[in-house]
Amino acid sequence: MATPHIAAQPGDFAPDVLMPGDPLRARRIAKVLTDARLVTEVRGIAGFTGTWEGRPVSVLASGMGVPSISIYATELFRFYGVRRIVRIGTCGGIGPHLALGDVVVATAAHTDSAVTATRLPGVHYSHAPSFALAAAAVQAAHDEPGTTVHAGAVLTSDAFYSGESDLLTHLAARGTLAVEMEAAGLYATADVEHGEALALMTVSDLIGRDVEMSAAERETTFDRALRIALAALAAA
Ligand SMILES: O=P(O)(O)O[C@H]1O[C@H](CO)[C@@H](O)[C@H]1O
Ligand SMILES: O=c1cc[nH]c(=O)[nH]1
Repeated sequence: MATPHIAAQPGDFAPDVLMPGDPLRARRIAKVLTDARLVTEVRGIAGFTGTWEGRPVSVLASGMGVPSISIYATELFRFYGVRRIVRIGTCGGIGPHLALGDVVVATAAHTDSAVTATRLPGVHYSHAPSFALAAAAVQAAHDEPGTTVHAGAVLTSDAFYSGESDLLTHLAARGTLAVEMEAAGLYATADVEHGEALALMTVSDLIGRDVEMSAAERETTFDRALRIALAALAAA
């Protein structure tokens, strides 16, 4: 069995999938899992299945942007029996109280992406995660020493380089925490496919404040986000 973007056999994926944006991070996660085996490698997007503390878990990268994560999430939910996907990514902080390395649990995702709007004309769709996964992730983040966690809305943008715009200022004034590029697509796909999803991001830069993480800081904080995601999947 194969789909256009995944070449795995039925049963190759666990019901729970971790989804970083970056394929290299997927390989890094696979090294943390026990007995991880390669199950797909189409377009260099390697997927692995192993166990963590005795529970089966898979990992597959999403690539960047709503169209890309929508493709992988749809194929996993629809054809491979996947039930829950947790995105582990990075985001740019826009809320004034956010700091580098903080963890953002996206309890809502505004978006400028046309993907949902074109499917449901006239509706301003609410992109929301699984409540159980979001609550479990907030708890797991509280249990991680030295971690500041924020639960709230993010902007899922189609544009990484958004140019001159007051949009982020207006969103921050309305409590939006951060900007990234996939959460709304994942949440909309989970709704269509009757799955569960969560986007959990680490703040890697502070937009407008010209501050960003070093490579070493990214790795340390990424490991922490991975522990939080795995603990949330085990608890929810
Ligand atoms: O760190 P990841 O998961 O790739 O996420 C963020 O980084 C990419 C942009 O550099 C976008 O995909 C954005 O959502
Ligand atoms: O989409 C993203 C991700 C991380 N940082 C940003 O500024 N934007």
